[in-house]
Amino acid sequence: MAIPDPLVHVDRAISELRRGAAVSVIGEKKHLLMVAAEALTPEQLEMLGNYQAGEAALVITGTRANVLGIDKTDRAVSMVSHPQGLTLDVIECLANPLAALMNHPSLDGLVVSDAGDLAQAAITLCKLSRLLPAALIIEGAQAAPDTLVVEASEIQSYISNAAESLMQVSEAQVPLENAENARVVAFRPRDGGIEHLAIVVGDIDPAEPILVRLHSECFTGDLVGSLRCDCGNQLRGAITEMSRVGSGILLYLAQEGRGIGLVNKLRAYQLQDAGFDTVDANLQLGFDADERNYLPAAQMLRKLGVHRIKLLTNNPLKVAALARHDIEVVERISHTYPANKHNEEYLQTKAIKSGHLF
Ligand SMILES: Nc1nc2c(ncn2[C@@H]2O[C@H](COP(=O)(O)OP(=O)(O)OP(=O)(O)O)[C@@H](O)[C@H]2O)c(=O)[nH]1
Ligand SMILES: [Zn+2]
Repeated sequence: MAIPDPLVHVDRAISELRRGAAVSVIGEKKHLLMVAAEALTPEQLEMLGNYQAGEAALVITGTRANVLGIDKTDRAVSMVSHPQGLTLDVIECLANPLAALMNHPSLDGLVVSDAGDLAQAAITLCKLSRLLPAALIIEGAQAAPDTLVVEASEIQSYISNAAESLMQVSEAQVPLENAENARVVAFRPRDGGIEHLAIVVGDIDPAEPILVRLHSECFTGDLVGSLRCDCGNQLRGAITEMSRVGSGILLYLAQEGRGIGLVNKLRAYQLQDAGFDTVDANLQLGFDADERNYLPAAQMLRKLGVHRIKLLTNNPLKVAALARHDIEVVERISHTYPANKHNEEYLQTKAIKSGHLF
C-alpha cells in the first residue's frame, strides 16, 4: 500500500473546508473539529452547538482580534467564545470586516483566550484554502466517521513541502508580442495543488547572472487591465526588458492578492473603498500585510539551473527572501511605472508602509 502523503491530506482538507464541510485536526493526543467561518450555515452552527464534547469557539488571527479591539495582546491567534454561545451574526462580524461594516451586533460578554497549536493550524488551513482566516472549532471533539482527518504538523509544513516537491510538468514555445523567442514552463507540486509558471525569454546562460522578475498573479491587473495597481505594466514591461537585453525569466507565481487569493483581494478593495489603505485592509481581514512565501520561486529557479540573478523589483522583501533561500541577488533593478489617479495612493502606501524602493 502506498504511504499516505501529508501533502495530499492537506489538499483534501482544503477542498472539504472550501465546500463548507467540517475537518478534524489532530495533534499529539489532542483533536479539534473545525468549520471555516465564512462557510458556516445556521444548521451547522446548531449541530456544532449541540456537540457533546465541548463548547464551540471562534478562532481568529491576533491581527483581526487587535483591529476589533477585543484582544490587546500580541497573540498570533485568539480564541473567542461567549458564555451563552456565539450567534451567527456575531461570528460573521468577528470573522468578516465587511459584515461588521453593515451589522453591529453586541460584542459584550465575549471571552478571549489563548489558542493552542491545533487552533493555530486551523487558521493556517483557512489561509491555505484562500478563505477568511477564521474558524469555528470544538476542542476535544472526536471526528465523526465521515470527517476528514489531517495532522496539525502536516498543515504547518504544507507550504514548504509543496514548494520542495515542485516538478516541471510541461513546457512549450509561446511567441509573445514583445518577446518572440519565449517559452512557458509549468511546475506542479506533488499533490496536484496550485501550479506556478516560468516565462523564459531568450536563451539562458546559467554562468551569468540572469535577469529575473517574480510576478505575483493579479487577475485584475494582468488580465483585464485594472488601474487599481501597476501589475499589468510590470508584467508586460518585464518581458519587454528581458527581450531587449536578450534573455530573462519571469516567474508567474500563483500568489494572487499578495497571497490572500482573488476573493479576499476583492474584499480588501471594498475595504479600501471604505477608507482603509492596502496594508490596513489586509489587517482588517485578519491577514498579514503580505502573506507571500518565495520558496516556490527559489525552487523553480534552481530547477531551471539558475542561482545568480539580477532582480527586477522595488520590494526589498523579495530580495531578502530569495537570499534566505540560497538565490544570490547580485543586483536589484528598479521596476517602476507612472502612477494613475486610481493607483497613486496604493503605490504611495507601498513606499511609506511596506518599504518599497523606487
Ligand atoms: N491584498 C492585496 N493585494 C493586492 C492589492 N493590490 C495588488 N495586489 C496584489 O499584489 C501583488 C502584486 O505584487 P507585486 O507585483 O509582486 O508587487 P510588489 O510586492 O509591490 O513588488 P514589486 O512589484 O516587485 O516591486 C499581486 O498578487 C496583486 O494581486 C491590494 O490592494 N491588496
Ligand atoms: Zn495588480
